[in-house]
Amino acid sequence: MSTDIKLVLLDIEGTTTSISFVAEELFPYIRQHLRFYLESTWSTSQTQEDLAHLSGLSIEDDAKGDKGFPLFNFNKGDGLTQERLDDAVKNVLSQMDVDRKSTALKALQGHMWKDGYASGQIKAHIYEDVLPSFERWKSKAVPIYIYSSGSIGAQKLLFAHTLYGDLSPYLVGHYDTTSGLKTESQSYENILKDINEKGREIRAEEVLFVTDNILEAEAATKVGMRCVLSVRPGTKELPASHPFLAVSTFQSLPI
Ligand SMILES: CSCCC(=O)C(=O)COP(=O)(O)O
Ligand SMILES: [Mg+2]
Repeated sequence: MSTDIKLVLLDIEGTTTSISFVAEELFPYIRQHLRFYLESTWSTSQTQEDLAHLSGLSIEDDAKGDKGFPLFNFNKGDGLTQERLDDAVKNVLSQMDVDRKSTALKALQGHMWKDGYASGQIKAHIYEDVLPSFERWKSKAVPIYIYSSGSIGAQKLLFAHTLYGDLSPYLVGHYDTTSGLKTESQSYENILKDINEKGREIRAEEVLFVTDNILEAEAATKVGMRCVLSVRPGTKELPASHPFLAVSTFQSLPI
């Protein structure tokens, strides 16, 4: 890699953190607590906001013939009824059944995980090769950013409550699907623009993006970022031939 790498952008699931932690701890936590959470927080502004975004999304997506999931009609201020609660639960679980990365779903999940982390019930998995790399990049003054489909709130909770303690101090910034879907090149342009607007002059070629998803790597490569694929237990099998360096540990990364 010719130009020096001056910034590292990291995916979470399948990269810093195991797929099994997300699939076997984070998502089951949502399924287990969803009904009670919605019922007990229904009238709060946060849940009203979440429900409005979720319902708006389903109508829009169904109109586009996207992967259908039960429509539910909700307007802010709608009181709790059994039918509305059932519809909301069905909508959320149907989205999770197909691992939709909708911003509305991820926002609700992030709000719910807060209690799980605060109570100590959830401790986030981080691969053992990640913290030494964080230390290495810190010593080289290479800033670390996160780009995950998980909401920024969920990302911050995860890194603040890991098996290695609070790793938040290593992270300079966070991006999620409010910057765009991770498989769209425009999202990486948006992220680069935001980083530069916040005073850090960075060109795409100076960014190393590490992800387990080859479609994300292809999207980031299109805007000039340098991408390495993360191969961890449970990550999708890669095509027989592809242009990327693939690593099973951060120690094999080019910085
Ligand atoms: C931030 S923890 C929740 C992870 C999540 O919901 C998700 O979809 C992770 O996707 P990623 O883009 O990090 O592979
Ligand atoms: Mg991932």
